[in-house]
Amino acid sequence: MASSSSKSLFSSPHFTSFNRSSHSKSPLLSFSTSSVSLNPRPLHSSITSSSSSSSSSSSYSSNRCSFIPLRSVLKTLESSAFVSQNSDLADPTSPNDRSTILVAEKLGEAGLELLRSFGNVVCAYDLSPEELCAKISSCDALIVRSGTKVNRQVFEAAKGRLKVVGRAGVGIDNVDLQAATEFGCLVVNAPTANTIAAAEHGIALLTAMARNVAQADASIKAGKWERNKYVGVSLVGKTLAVMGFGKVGSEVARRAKGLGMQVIAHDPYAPVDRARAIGVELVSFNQAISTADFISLHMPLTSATSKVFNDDTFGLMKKGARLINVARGGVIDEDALVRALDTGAVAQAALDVFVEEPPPKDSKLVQHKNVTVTPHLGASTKEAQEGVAIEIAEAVVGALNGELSATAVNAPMVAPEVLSELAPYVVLAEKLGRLAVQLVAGGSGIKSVKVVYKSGRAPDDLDTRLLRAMITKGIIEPISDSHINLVNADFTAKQKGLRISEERVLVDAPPEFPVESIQVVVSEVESKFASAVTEKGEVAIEGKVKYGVPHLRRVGSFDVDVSLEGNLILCRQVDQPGMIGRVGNILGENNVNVNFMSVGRTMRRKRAIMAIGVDEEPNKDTLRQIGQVPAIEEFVFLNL
Ligand SMILES: NC(=O)C1=CN([C@@H]2O[C@H](COP(=O)(O)OP(=O)(O)OC[C@H]3O[C@@H](n4cnc5c(N)ncnc54)[C@H](O)[C@@H]3O)[C@@H](O)[C@H]2O)C=CC1
Ligand SMILES: O=C(O)C(=O)COP(=O)(O)O
Repeated sequence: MASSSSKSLFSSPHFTSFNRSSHSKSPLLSFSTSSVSLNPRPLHSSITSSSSSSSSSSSYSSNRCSFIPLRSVLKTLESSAFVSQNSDLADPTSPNDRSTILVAEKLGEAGLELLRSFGNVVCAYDLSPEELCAKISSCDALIVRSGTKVNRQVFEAAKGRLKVVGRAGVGIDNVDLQAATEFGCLVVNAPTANTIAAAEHGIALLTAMARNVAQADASIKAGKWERNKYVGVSLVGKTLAVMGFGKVGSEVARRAKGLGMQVIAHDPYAPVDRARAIGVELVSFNQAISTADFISLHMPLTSATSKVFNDDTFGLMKKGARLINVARGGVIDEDALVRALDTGAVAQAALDVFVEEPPPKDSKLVQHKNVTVTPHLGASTKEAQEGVAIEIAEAVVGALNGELSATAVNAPMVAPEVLSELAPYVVLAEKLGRLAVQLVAGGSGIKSVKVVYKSGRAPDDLDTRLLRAMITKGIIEPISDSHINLVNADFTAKQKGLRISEERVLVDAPPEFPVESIQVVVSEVESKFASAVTEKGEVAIEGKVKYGVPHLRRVGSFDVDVSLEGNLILCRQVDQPGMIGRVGNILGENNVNVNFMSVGRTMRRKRAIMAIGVDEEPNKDTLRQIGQVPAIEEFVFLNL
């Protein structure tokens, strides 16, 4: 929870709490104490006065529910570009001026009903790209699943009328978020309602694969009776490795334990206590794949997970391991999987998702005799589709009403004047988040982050919500496929079990600048770079904006002064002459351009930290050479 010096919002009369109720017909965000909608019109008239507080600190606990200062909500709403851009939205109570919602893929009836109670609903499935573009200019909202490409042409064709795109599911890779943001269109998704369906499908594929159900079914329908050919393997006592221990992965683990399997999991960012509660041991990637009989994939597709299952990793697996993929096709190198199946390195695979969907008809992978396939059916149960339909309908209706959406996935909605003042601090906040997550050793997982804002402004005059959102973005985005913004940051942090507390400290600094410095402190973790750990055992970094440019000022107990641009190498070394030259030479010889260097030391000729900004990412060999310089005690490369 919050630091001892922080005052909890639960107890503070200065703040009002709000909860998100995802399956009720109430607004997506409502004040729990006063049931006030966040719709800007009723908000002003309904709020009861709140007493002021002189507290100089506040805290936010994303593990319990979302809390933001009431004043910030008002400010945000008043200044929200989204709200002001949409102030001409159709009034749902006026029958002649109802919003038009195009539903382009099959959606559960309960969701359709909710939409019909609000606006005109047009269901048009299997539209060609041209047909979609032709229809979209008369629509205020569009709802799709994974089968419709909502690309730039769609936003262009909408001619500014389209205000929200709803993705009835988790993955938003079929929506061009950049274009949506550029055209001022909010994108919302439904991240929770299909979790169980996807987990159940993973188990269905696991059991069907182990007993050759699909192959035996095809055989008997072809008039054969091949009892000896389809002898399966048992699950009880076998080890299942769950790769990605998030919403779906943990539900798969729970179910596999019920089948008598030993379950291990790999997820660099999953909280150990969540795994422990289910009786699952979190292990390294190599340990997971080399010890498991069955490997089930549940991680998002990110640059870190793209083709993470390839010739090398198949080579590390226990011979004859079996693979299940209900996540995304792109986490597997499909050609490498065909090779592994041919050699028997992988005995069988069961796949719901493919790099290209639908896969080519002559796909060797799909046609392989040891592969069981389904056409992206993970979310396709009646129950999940009803749940997803309600979740997305509520989100779309809420967005059309101008409410803040907890499942928004694109641009923050802040007035240009607020944004321009905060702009450099926003960049600093995100970079500090990115640095913090990279300094934490993978396995330990980040659960608790404290952010300390030092400012010359009275704490109540500092709206830190955007900064907190950007720190959250910096921490979460490098390790997931979540897209974080002002609206969804707290929601996503809560989903990921990340607790963020904030403390505002009044310092003697010019009040014309909103923030003097920002410190990010991560507790209860191990660091990849021991020097980033303070005497209190916390990973701590501090930055400030200098001449409009974000700078790193402190790492652990060391003062540094480097601009946060490009990439960063941090080295701890014995403080002796020639170090800058030696490391600089290695980088130069390997064609890595150094854009700055700064050395901070604790005591002369004892120990120092060298921060080196580099334009390019050094290759492994260059990093190895730096590591071999005798006076360098430890170093880390950080991607900004
Ligand atoms: N086949 C289908 O119809 C469906 C597929 N999905 C897919 O399943 C996947 C998981 O979905 P959720 O559980 O809802 O998401 P989630 O965000 O709750 O869980 C993903 C987990 O993967 C972990 N992770 C991130 N990088 C990792 C890495 N390099 N190695 C191991 N773990 C890593 C994250 O820490 C997180 O715990 C997503 O790719 C989603 O698109 C989800 C629903 C239906
Ligand atoms: O929710 C997801 O990420 C899914 O993969 C489900 O996709 P679908 O809605 O069934 O097209």
